[in-house]
Amino acid sequence: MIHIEGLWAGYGGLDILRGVDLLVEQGSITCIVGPNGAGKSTVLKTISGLLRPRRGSIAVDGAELAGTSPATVLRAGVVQVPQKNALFAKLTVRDNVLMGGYIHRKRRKDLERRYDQLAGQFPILGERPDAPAGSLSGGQRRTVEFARAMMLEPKVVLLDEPTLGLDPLSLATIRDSVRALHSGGATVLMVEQNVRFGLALADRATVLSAGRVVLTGTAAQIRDEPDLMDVFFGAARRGEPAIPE
Ligand SMILES: Nc1ncnc2c1ncn2[C@@H]1O[C@H](COP(=O)(O)OP(=O)(O)OP(=O)(O)O)[C@@H](O)[C@H]1O
Repeated sequence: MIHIEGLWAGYGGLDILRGVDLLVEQGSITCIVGPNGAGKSTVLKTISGLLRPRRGSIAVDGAELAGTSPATVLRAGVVQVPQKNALFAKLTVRDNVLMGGYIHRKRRKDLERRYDQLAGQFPILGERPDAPAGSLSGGQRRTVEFARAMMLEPKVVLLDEPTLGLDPLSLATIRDSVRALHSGGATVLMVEQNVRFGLALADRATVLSAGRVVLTGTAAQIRDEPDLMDVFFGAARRGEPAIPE
C-alpha cells in the first residue's frame, strides 16, 4: 500500500529524517511511536506532500508520490487529519463533515448520502448533526474530523497524534473512531505519543528515533521488545516497565 524507502527530509539545512524505510500494509492500522522530536510528524508531512523530501521514495499502490503536491497526494487517496483542531466551531457537525467532500463531489445529494453512510460508523453524526462543532467534547470533535476525512472515501488516512490534548476519558472515543475509520475501508497510518494507546490499537508498529527506524514489527512484538524503554528513556533506566505510563 505505502512503501517508503530511504526517505530523507528536514527543515532549512537540517536533516530530520535520515533514511527512513517504512511499509504500511493494505488494511492495517500502523502506528509510528518514538521520543519527542524523533521525526514522527515529519514522516506524515512528507507523505502528504506538505514537506518535500530531499531523497527517497514514497509509493502508494505503486505510484510514486515523493515530492508531489498535496493535491496529487489527495487524488491518490491519501488524506491527513491534522494534529490541531481544524473544525469550524460555529458550523454544525453536519456542515463540517459535508465540507470534507466539496473538493471531489459537487452534488449535495451525493454528499448527503455519504454523510448518512458515515453516520453508521460514527454515531455522533446521527445523534447531533445540528450541534455546533464548538459545543462538542474534544474526543467528539476529533471523531467529526475523522468522519470529514472519510467523505473523500480515502484509501489511506494519516492521523497525527489523535489523542493529543485529550483527557483519558476521551481515549475510548478515539479508539472507537480509529476503528470506525478502519472498518470503513481505510488503511490507517498514525503517529502517537501515547505509546500504550497506540500499540494497543495498531496491528503493526514502527519505532522512530532521531530520524531513523530502530524497530519494526507487529504491535505485539514492539510492546514486548525489551529494548523499547531504552529508545524512550536511554539505557540508564533499564529495569523499568517497557511501556511508559
Ligand atoms: N516547520 C519546522 N521548521 C523547523 N523545524 C521543525 C519544523 N517542524 C518540526 N521541526 C523540528 O523537527 C524535529 C522533528 O519534529 P517532529 O514534529 O517530526 O517530531 P515528532 O517525533 O513528531 O515529535 P513530537 O512527538 O514532539 O511531536 C524537531 O526537532 C522539530 O523541532
